[in-house]
Amino acid sequence: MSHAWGYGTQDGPETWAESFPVANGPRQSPIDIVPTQAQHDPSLKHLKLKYDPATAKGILNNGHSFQVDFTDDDNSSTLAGGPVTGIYRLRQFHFHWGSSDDKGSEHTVAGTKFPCELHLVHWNTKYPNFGEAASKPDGLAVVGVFLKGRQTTFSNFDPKTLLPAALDFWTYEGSLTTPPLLESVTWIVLKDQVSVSPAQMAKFRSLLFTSEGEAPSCMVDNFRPPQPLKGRKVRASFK
Ligand SMILES: Cc1ccc(O)c(S)c1
Ligand SMILES: [Zn+2]
Repeated sequence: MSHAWGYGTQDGPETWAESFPVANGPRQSPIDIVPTQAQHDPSLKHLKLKYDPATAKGILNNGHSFQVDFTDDDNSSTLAGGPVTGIYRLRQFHFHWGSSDDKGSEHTVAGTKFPCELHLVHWNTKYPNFGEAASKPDGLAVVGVFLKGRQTTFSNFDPKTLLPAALDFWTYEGSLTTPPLLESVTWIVLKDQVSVSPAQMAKFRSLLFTSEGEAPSCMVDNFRPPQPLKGRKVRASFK
């Protein structure tokens, strides 16, 4: 059974259930976040993010997005607090974006789409490694950040430079948004957006899905549409 998947008409999100039946599971991501239906949970702790730029290992185009990988053999770059228990280590960050600024994010907010969404992927250190954690219901925590159009600069690969000043968030139990769509993610979607410049969006859209020697296909619209909530509650860390 081919596990080749993509975002085209022949291999896109509507076909993923053929190879990955969990695509129709009870805790799939992304979702449409409806702020008026998200309940403030005062028991949610502040998000504690500690990132050491020295753990940035490299950047690669993986054929579905581009991602920056981090060394994760110690607790130099971690997430704690918020909705999670224990310490989660930063593994990688990547983005999902559209072919134009009217779409691109995976999560939406009361139907509003953003041009781009950053995912900072962390794994639970109660498990020995990322691969083990990715198959456990509390194995991963992904911080989602919406990017909106405006002039800005990226400094070095310190992920904190990609975050908004306020870390107010919505949280819910979900999944990877790409195959294998594992239902192992505690989602932490920040309410405030960060800016991205048109030049940066153009750079994203100049990346290719295809390898050298293949007919070039621009890497755009690499987002999965919102999935059914199926009774899940979305909690807010703010009033
Ligand atoms: C681990 C992982 C890989 C790809 C993704 O889009 C997400 S959201 C998480
Ligand atoms: Zn993602």
